[in-house]
Amino acid sequence: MTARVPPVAADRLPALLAAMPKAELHMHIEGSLEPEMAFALAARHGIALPYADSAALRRAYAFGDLQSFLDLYYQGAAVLRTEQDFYELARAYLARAATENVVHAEIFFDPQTHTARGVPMATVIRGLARAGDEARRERGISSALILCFLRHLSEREAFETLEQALPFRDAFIGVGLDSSERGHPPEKFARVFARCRELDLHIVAHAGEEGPPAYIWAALDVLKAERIDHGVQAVHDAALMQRLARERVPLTVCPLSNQKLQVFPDLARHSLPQLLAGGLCATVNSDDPAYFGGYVNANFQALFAATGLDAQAAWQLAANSFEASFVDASAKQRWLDRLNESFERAHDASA
Ligand SMILES: Nc1ncnc2[nH]cnc12
Ligand SMILES: [Zn+2]
Repeated sequence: MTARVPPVAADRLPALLAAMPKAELHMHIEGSLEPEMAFALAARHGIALPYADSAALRRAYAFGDLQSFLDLYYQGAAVLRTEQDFYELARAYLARAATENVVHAEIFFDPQTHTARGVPMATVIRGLARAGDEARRERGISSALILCFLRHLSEREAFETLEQALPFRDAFIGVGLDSSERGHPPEKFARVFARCRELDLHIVAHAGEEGPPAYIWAALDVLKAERIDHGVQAVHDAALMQRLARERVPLTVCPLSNQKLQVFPDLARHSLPQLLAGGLCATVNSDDPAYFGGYVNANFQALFAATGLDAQAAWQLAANSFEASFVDASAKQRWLDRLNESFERAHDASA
């Protein structure tokens, strides 16, 4: 869907990016663990962190690639132990998202990171789900959970994780695939995703973050992914770009993540403008906001400042986020109406 948006003065664009309603479809709840909360939870559980304080931990967030980030991310997640911890983590994210005019969030969680440490699946899911229910009631933000399998582990372990999660089938809407991409192609998980489809779970997968376009093809053809997480390497394959555009397969793009993990030499060279120009359903998301220097609005602001994208692109990205979400058509239309109202207001303020 496209629409001509009313003209908005360039100096109004940052305020518009912040104020416009949007959906966030690619964020890992463990990646919203701020250093201050990591220290608070470590103190709660008598865990010693190998950093003097939260500022020292934050200084360690300098990454050369995806793996160097994942090593710290899994280490950080070790402070999450109780249902209350997971609840507080998700509550903090949803409170922040609501202030950034996120109307709907589809939230990844990595249960294997926790079950491997002896934390029961029930503890993880109940804590996260409680925060989602509360935020819907108290802040009017809707959310849903997507369970991710860690691709550096085996398919057998993914099956075991699925089994453990099935008693909570109503608490999550889909499954995804994340962690170390190179050397772990989607084909490795063909059978477990086939089983997930039989269970009517939505299917998404990280592909083409660092890995080649072939991983995006395999995510579509083998896993039957409905959305591709990242997908920024698609620009290297013209046939793939045409398919993604024709089929309106959404890409959940994370600009600050790509910058921090050195997927692009700098944001000005990010492929998102090319994806939009190619007619793809690209969206903007934060991935792991505590690690990558910003929540969703910071991603919009940095991307637009670096690339010169305009108000028309802002509208398209927000509309795409609604189109790409796993909600019913009436909610999408309601949010689209609100989006159009926010553009009318920005236009009036420009005059
Ligand atoms: N950007 C990312 N890529 C793959 N796995 C992740 N897990 C958390 N963030 C991730
Ligand atoms: Zn991700």
